[in-house]
Formats: sequence, structure tokens, C-alpha cells
Amino acid sequence: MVNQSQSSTERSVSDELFELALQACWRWRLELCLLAITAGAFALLYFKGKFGPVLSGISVGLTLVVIVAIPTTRRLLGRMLHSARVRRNLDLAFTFVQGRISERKPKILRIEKTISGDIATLRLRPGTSIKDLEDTARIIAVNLEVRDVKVTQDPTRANRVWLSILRRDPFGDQTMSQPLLNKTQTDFWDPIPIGINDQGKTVFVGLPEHSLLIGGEPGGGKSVLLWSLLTAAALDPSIVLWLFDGKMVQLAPWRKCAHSFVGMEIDKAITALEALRAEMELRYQKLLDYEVEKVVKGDGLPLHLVVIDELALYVSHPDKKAAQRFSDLLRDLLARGRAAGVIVVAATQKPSVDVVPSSLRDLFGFRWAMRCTTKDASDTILGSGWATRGYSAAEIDPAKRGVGFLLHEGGIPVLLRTFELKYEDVVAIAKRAFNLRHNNDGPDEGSDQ
Ligand SMILES: Nc1ncnc2c1ncn2[C@@H]1O[C@H](COP(=O)(O)OP(=O)(O)OP(=O)(O)O)[C@@H](O)[C@H]1O
Repeated sequence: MVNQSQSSTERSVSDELFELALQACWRWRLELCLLAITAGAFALLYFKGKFGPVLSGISVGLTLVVIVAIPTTRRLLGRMLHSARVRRNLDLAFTFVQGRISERKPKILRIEKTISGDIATLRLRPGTSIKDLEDTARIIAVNLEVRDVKVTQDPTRANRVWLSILRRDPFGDQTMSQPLLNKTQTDFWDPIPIGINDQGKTVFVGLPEHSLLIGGEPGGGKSVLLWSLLTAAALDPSIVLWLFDGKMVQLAPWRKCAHSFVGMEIDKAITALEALRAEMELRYQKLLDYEVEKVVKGDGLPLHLVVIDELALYVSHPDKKAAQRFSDLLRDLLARGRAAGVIVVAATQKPSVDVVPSSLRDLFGFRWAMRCTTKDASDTILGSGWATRGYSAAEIDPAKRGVGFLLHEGGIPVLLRTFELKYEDVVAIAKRAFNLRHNNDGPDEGSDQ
């Protein structure tokens, strides 16, 4: 009996060792294959080619040098080895988390290198969910010894997720100039290049049929973002600009391009919004006459772009009645303006519920949280719950101006840095836009064609 149990213990130990060895070979399969190919080439030369050990060794060595010297093959080899290393480390990181993820480790389908680290495409095993992965994300980051990891669901498949492994600051110290800087004319219906995301790709925003809310602490980069959007809008002479500049400086360069420019005066702001609402009513009448449901590109009905900086100065104005009137008009434009071609872009440095109640925020299709002081402030802009899921603008490095989370309704926040624009560039662009608008036979500003 004793002998039998001893041999079964020995068997199970040797089985386990064999299994571990197999697993290790599988983890290092690429490196082992490369080693086997090198050894095979050496053996072929030595035994079949009868080159002798030195000459065979030199031939194989030279071939390796050539492979490493050619940039294409070097890059390919480097990518393959890097991807194999990341797979191995990720697999180990999954092993050392508690719960379902370590019991049923996700299958690693693909590794893609980005400027901030890597993105792993994973297939979740049956019985697990994205929540299991999100709950262990911090531990996985610790196991991988990286800055952070972020989990994103593939909207087309419940069992497919992307795990962003963030190794370094994607935005570095370099700033990037706005690609529209030297454009002479734009088409506002085209997506606007707005910044670079944490994977190094340019992010575009299409504003027709969408409104945008921007929030963040002072100095976060809201005005620079507004300038980028205004560059795209002002250089398209068909766009009618309604500017509300509570600070009287940030939007000033665009003043001459605007159909309406309002400063701090709440009464004038209300009058302007009332005029725009009347315009919207006329536009709806026109859509009815044309028997179309909404403004589309090329129909001759110009888009109206409303830019408000700073929202709090109007909606939290000491004259409560006037502030309420302004809020009601704004809400109406947001709720009904989409089909009529009215786009609202509003920025605030006070991302709090008294300035942006959720009922107002939810009317904005795009929300952009620049660096915020608290998680609550970040959620006020993006929507409640995003901060606890790892998308908090409070964690953005204050030294990194222009970095923020952009959320498109129904999507997942994207971390990006806006393109930079300097004040003197803005003045030059605004002058160009003014000349374009005044030499152009485009639509009569402020009225439908
Ligand atoms: N993408 C960027 N790259 C580099 N620097 C930037 C970027 N965006 C903004 N900055 C710089 O950050 C500073 C503050 O930017 P900005 O004035 O746009 O902030 P703000 O959020 O509008 O501040 P406030 O709320 O006080 O008006 C400026 O010096 C600007 O040049």
C-alpha cells in the first residue's frame, strides 16, 4: 500500500514537472523556434555542407548580422520578440491575480505597440466578464510594473476587450501644432483634427449635429481647444458664428468674423440667444417647406456655431432671473437645435452641478474633461461613474496642458492632448478668416440663403 501511494505521488510530481516544462516551452516558443532554426542551419552546413565547425559558425553568424542590419527584418524581428515578451508577462500577470481571471485566463489574441506602451486584444473565457478584468486592472498593472492598464470593451463582441498597457507618458514634453494652422479655407462639415490620443493617433471631431461641453480647471487648455474649433469654423465662410466671451479676451480675435459677439452683459447674451432661437424657428419652417428632416451638407442652409466661454458667468449670474432665462434658452437650443444646424460649444472652469446640472450635460453629444481638481468635477462633465472606472480627469498631470478625456455619447472616454495654437497664430488666422469672409460671396451672415 505504502509503495503504491509513494509511486502515485512520484507520478503526480513528475507529471506536474512535465506540465510546467511544457508550459515554459510554450511561453518561450518563439525564442526556442529561432534557436532551433539557428542550430538547424548550423547542423545543415556542418553535416551536409561539410564546412567544418568554424566556417559553419561564421556563416550562420554572418546571416544573423545581415538579418539584424536590414531595417525591415530587424524591425520585424524586434516586433515579434517584443510581442512574445509582452504575451509572456501578461500571462504571468493574469496568473497572479485572485479570482476568475487567474482561473480562466483571457486568451491573448494580438499585441500592438503604441507610443505609450502596448494594446493587447483579449478574448475572455466563458464564465468571466470585462468587470472581472476591470476589478483586477490595478493588480495587473503592479504585476506588469507599468504606469497603468485600461480595459476597453469591443462594442461588437462581449467576449473581446482591449487592454491598454501604459508604460510611459504618451504626450511627453513635445507639443504639436494645429494642422489647420496654415490653411486658407476649411469645410466645417469635415471632421476637425483636434489632437493626438494616447496611442499617437490624430483624433478628429465632427461637430455638425453635435454639441460639445468642455470643463476643467483654469489653465487646463480650454481656450486653446476653442481656438482650434474656431479656426475650422471661421475659415469656412458659410458658418455663422455667435460668440459669448464672458472673459472678454479669449474669443476677442474672432470678433470681426462673428455675426454676434457678446461680452459679460447678461441682457445682451439673452437678446443674442433669443435672436438665434428665432433663427432656429425660421429654419424649422424652412425644413418643413423643403420636406426634409434636417440640415445636410450642400443644402445651402448655413450652420450656426455658438461658442460660450465662460458658461458659469451666464448660468450663475447674480441676477437669478436673467441667469434662469439664459439657461432656458440654451437648453432649448441644445435640445432642438441639432436638426436645424445649431451647434453649441460651451466651456467652463467650474465643472460643478450648479453650473452643469446633469440634465444640461446630457444634451451635449461630446463632453471633454480637461484636468479637474476632483473626481466629482470630472464626472460632472463626463457623466457619473466614469472616474471609478478609471477615467478621471483629476489624475491628469497638471503640467500637461491641453490633456483631457473626450467622450462621445455611447462611447468610452479617450485620453488626448489638443494641438497647440498660440495667441499670435490665432490673431493671424482670424485676420485670414475675416478677409475670406468679406471677399467671399458666401451666404449672408445670420440669415438663411
Ligand atoms: N495642447 C497644448 N499644448 C501645449 N500647451 C498648451 C496646450 N493647451 C494649452 N496650452 C497652454 O496652457 C496654457 C493655458 O491654456 P488655456 O488658456 O487654453 O487654458 P484655459 O483652460 O482656457 O484657462 P482659463 O480657464 O483660465 O481660461 C496656455 O499657456 C497655453 O498655451
